[in-house]
Amino acid sequence: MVLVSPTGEQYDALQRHLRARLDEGCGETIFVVGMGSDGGDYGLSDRDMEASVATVQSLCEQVEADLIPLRERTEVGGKICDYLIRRRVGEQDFLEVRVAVVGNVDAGKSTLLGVLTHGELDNGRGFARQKLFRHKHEMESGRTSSVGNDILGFDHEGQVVNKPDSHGGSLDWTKICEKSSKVITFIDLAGHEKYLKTTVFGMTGHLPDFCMLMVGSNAGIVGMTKEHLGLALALNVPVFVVVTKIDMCPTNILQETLKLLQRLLKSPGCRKIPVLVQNKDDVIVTASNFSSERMCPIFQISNVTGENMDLLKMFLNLLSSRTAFNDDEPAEFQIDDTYSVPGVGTVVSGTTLRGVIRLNDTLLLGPDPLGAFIPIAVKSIHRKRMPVKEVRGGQTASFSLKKIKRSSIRKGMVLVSPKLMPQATWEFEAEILVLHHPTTISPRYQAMVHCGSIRQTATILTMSKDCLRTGDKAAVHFRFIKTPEYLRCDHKLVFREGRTKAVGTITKVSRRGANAGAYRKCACLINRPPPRMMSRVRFFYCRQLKSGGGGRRRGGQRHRAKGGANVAAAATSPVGPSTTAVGLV
Ligand SMILES: Nc1nc2c(ncn2[C@@H]2O[C@H](COP(=O)(O)OP(=O)(O)OP(=O)(O)O)[C@@H](O)[C@H]2O)c(=O)[nH]1
Repeated sequence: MVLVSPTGEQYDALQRHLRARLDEGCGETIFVVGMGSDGGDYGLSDRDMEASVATVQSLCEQVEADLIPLRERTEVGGKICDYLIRRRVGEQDFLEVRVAVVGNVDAGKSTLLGVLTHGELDNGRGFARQKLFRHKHEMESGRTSSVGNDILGFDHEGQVVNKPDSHGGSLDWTKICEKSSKVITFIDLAGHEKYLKTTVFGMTGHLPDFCMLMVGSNAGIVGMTKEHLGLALALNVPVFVVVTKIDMCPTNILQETLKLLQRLLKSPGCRKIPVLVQNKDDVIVTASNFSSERMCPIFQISNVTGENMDLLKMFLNLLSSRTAFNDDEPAEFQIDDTYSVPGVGTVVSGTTLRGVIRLNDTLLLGPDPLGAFIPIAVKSIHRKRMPVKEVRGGQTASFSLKKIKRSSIRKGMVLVSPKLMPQATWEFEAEILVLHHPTTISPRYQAMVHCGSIRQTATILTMSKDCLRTGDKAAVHFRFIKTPEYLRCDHKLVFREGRTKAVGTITKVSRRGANAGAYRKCACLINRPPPRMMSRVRFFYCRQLKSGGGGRRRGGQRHRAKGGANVAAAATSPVGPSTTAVGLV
C-alpha cells in the first residue's frame, strides 16, 4: 500500500530499496505490485494499482531503469502485477548473460539456437542449424565439433531483436547489440562423446552463467546427457532443461522421458526441484527463484512447429547474470582462442574476469613456456564484433595485440594488469571429489586438468589418501607436465581422462619458481651446441617427448631446445615420460 501515495521519506526509502535490489540482481529485478511485504497476495483495486504503477514508474526514472510488464492476475483482494525492472546501461552497452547449450548428439541444440537467433522454424531435416556451423565437416556430418557462439538480443520492452534475414546470411551482431538492452550469448557445445574435451573446455573456459541441457523427447536420457548434467552441477552452474522434438514424439514416450528426467533431477546426486513449465506464471516463478535456489525448470518445445518457444524466450529474457563485478579491481582477461586476421594481426578472444580494460592499455601477457609474462599493448577492442573503447568484468571481448605472433599465444594464457604481479606455477593443491573412476587413482596418475580456459595434463604428486575411488574426497598436489600456468585459489577445476572425472577447487598455488622446480627434476647435458651459442649464456627448455616424438634420436633422448641448441636429457634419476628440464647453455 506504501506505493499508492508514499510520503517523501517513504519515497526515498523505496528508491534506496530498488537500487539495492538492482545491484543485487546485476542490474535487474522482478518487482511485484500488489503483494504484501510478507509475500502474501493481497491485491489492489484498479485505482490503487494505477497509482502504485505510477509510483514504480517514477522510481524507475529516478534510478534510470526500464519497467517491463510481465503479467497481471486477479486475486480475492484485487489486482497483482509483475514487472521486470532493468537498469539502462547506455547507448552502446547492454547486459550480457552467457548460456552454455549441452546435451546428447542430435538433441536439437544447434537447431534450437538457429530457430531462436534467426527467427525461422526448422524443417526437421537440419535446416535451422545450417547457419550455425563453423566448419565444412560440421555441415557435412550435421555434428557440432567446436565451441560455437550465437547471440539473442532483447530490447527495453523485452521483445526479441533478432529478425529473420531474407537473404539467409549470417546475423548482423552490431545491429542486434545496438538495439538490445540485454544480450544472451549461447555457447553451442558438441554433443558427441568424441568432442567431450571441447565441451568441457566450453563449460570451464567460457564461464557460462547458466546451462541449458537439451534432451530429445524421443531418445530420452541417453549418451552424454548425464555426463553434461554432472559437469554443470560440479561447476555450480544452474541448469534448466529443454525437451525438444515434441511434435514428432508419441505422448507415452514423452511422458516416460519427462518421468525419468524428473527422477534424475530429484536423485541424491542432483537434489533439484524439477518444475514443468506450462505457462507464463511458471516462467516467472521459476525465473525469479532460479539462480539462488534449487529449482530446475523443464521446457517442452518443438523447433518445427514453434510450440512453447515464447515461454522459453520469456524465460531467457528474465535470466540475469550471476556475478556482480567491481570496476576498481586490477584487470584480468583469460584467453580462450587466438586468430590471425589479415590486415589486423594477432587477435585473442576471451572473457574479462575482473576490472576494466581500455584501448591502448598495456597488460602483461603470459605465461610463456618459461613462465614469463611480457608487456603488450591492446591495439583495438571488439565486443560482440563491435569496436568499443573498453570492456569490463563479465564481458567477452577480442583484442588485437601489437608485435606478437599468433603462434606464441595459446589458450589458457591471460592478459593481466601489471599491478597483479602475476606468477606462473607448475604445482598446485586442490580439494577434489572423484565423480567416477573404474579402479583407483594413486600418485603419478595423469589426466587432463581443465581450469578456466587452461587445458593441460597434470600428474598427481601426492594426495592426502593412499588411493582414491569413485566418491572419495581428498587434498591432492598436482604438477603440470608441459608448461607453467597462471592459476588462482578458489578456481574450480575438472580433472578428467576418458570417463574418469574428478572435480575440485584450487586451495593453494605453489609460488615456487617454475624454473627452479623443474631444474630439480633432472640434469641436462648439452650435446654439440651450435658455435653461436658457445659464447653466450642462453636459457633453454626441453621436455621429454613421448616415444616416437620429433626430438628422439639414436644414442639417447635428444630434443630441440628453445634457443636452437640440441640437448640430451641425461637424467640422474629415472625420469617419467613427462619430465621437463631447464638449464643454461
Ligand atoms: N521434428 C523435429 N526435428 C527436430 C527438432 N529439433 C531438431 N530436430 C532435427 O534433429 C536433427 C538434429 O538436430 P541438431 O540441432 O543437429 O542436434 P545437435 O544436438 O545440435 O547435435 P550435435 O551438434 O551433433 O551435438 C536435425 O535434423 C533437426 O532438424 C524438433 O523440435 N522437431
